[in-house]
Amino acid sequence: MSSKKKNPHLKRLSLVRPFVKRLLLGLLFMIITVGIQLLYPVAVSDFIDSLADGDPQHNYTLLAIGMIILLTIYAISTALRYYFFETTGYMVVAKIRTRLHQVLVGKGISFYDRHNIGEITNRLSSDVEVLHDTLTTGLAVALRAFLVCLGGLVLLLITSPMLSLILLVFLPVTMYFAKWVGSNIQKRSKQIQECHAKAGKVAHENFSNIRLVQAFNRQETALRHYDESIHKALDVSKSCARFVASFQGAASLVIYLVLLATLWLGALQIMDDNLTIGELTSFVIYSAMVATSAGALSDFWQNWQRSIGSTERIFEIIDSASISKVLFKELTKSPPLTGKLEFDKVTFFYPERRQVKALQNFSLSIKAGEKIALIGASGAGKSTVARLVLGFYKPQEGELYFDSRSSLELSKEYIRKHSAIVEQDPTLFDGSIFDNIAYGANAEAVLDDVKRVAKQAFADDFIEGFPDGYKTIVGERGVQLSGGQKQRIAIARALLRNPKILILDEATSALDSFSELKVQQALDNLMQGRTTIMIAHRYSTISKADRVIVLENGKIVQQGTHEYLREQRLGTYYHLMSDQLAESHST
Ligand SMILES: Nc1ncnc2c1ncn2[C@@H]1O[C@H](COP(=O)(O)OP(=O)(O)OP(=O)(O)O)[C@@H](O)[C@H]1O
Repeated sequence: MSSKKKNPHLKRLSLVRPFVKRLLLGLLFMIITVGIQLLYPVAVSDFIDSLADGDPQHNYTLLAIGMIILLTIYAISTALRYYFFETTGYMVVAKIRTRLHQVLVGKGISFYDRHNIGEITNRLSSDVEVLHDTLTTGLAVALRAFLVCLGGLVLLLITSPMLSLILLVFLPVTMYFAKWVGSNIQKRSKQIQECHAKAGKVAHENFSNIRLVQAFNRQETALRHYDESIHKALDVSKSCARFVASFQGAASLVIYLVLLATLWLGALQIMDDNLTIGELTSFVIYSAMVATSAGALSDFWQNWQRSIGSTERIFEIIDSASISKVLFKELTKSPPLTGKLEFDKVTFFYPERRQVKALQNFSLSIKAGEKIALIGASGAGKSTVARLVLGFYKPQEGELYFDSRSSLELSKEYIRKHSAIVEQDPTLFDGSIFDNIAYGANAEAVLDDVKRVAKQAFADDFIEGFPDGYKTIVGERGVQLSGGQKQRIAIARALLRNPKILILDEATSALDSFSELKVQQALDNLMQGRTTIMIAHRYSTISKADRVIVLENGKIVQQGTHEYLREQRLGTYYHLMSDQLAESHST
């Protein structure tokens, strides 16, 4: 909570806190390089003045050896400074990425209802990259510029307080101007980043739905949407570049005018014997150093402002990390759930659609091992029941009980450890069949375990039929497999989990009769001895349930055995199933 109130600049710096030791080392080498850099004009001044004076005693060899030693130290320190800052930068970025990813993976499902995946991946990539450029590399350059600027100013004052006056007037004015420019750039950059995020979102949607895009010949629409976002970003970027270009042009003019004024005043001082030629030369070198460093500082400030948007978005996610209440003991020592489940007067609406009650005063007791079929028209609330069991959402009213214990007392992880879901269109990862099945295990799975469940799921035959067997790669989302094969892999995955509560979301699309039979047999094996909630559409599945629950607008309107409901000719069940019932009578 306190982090929210923190100054955004300090908050950003807090990201480098774990790497302070490395940064201090880098800083040490930086101080050495800055020190030598500031000494350099002294040597030049000394050299010029001794030449101008025609001093025969001057030991030029010693001066040259001293300079070579110093320059060697300078070179080594520069390399080490660069190494420490640069590597720390990569480490900071890796840490932020890992943390962001960790927080995002732990986010509740409602977060993903609100956010687009393209937008989220954009945060992981480009937002973090922007932060890298300013926070580490940029900060190191700025720090160095600051030290040079500070040291240079002191040396300018020592060399000639009178000439320094010009710079002392000029610098604050420039700084103030740079601040104004910085805030202008920040506004434009926010717009640019928003356009890029939008383009990322469009690209992600096009790629993930590429089959649909091509099947409907919508490539042109897809390209147009992407081009629009990119061109908007380009327009704002160009206007930003114009603004920066004008600023840089004006700034360089002012710098050279100031230099000219310094030389002119310096010449007057030399004529009055208040300054030597060497001192004026070193003064000009220091002025150039101070001006370049001030320029680097103002560049840095512009970038820093530019990246505030990205940092805010990153912190928004990091700060919203929910602290999981998972107790290791609960997960490992607590006995498994028996599968007894109760919904007690549950009312629920989705956070994104508050006006529609997906479930209303929903009460249902399910005995351990009982098989329930949920049926109802589309949008009746069947999937919502499943999502609440898996703890994806919490009901606004009423409560869920597992083994008579309120779900509020149990962690989501514990409940999920004893539950499994077979989705309508099973999600597979782009890995091997072995990996996809083993994914269901609560602990590490070996090939024998995976083969055993694959046999029970009637999947072993077709898997062994592939040249690579269990090592066969399934492609992104399992595109290289048929619908029935994916279903059986998902069933094997669920079997490996050995859950007490099973959720089956029956596919609405029909499989061919052979695949259908295999999937049904696999499901029969999977359901044995487990509390099962089937989101069912087909007569053949519904008839396997101990009890059928009929939902309408989030309410239970009928329940009972399939035989009983079949006789209630006026009820919703009969209405929903009439086609299939007629078919079953005629066969
Ligand atoms: N993520 C969501 N955000 C907002 N509203 C949702 C969300 N998911 C479902 N809904 C709404 O909640 C209600 C119940 O939806 P649910 O998915 O439970 O229906 P369903 O019976 O499973 O339908 P189907 O058979 O078509 O899958 C519907 O009005 C639906 O529009």
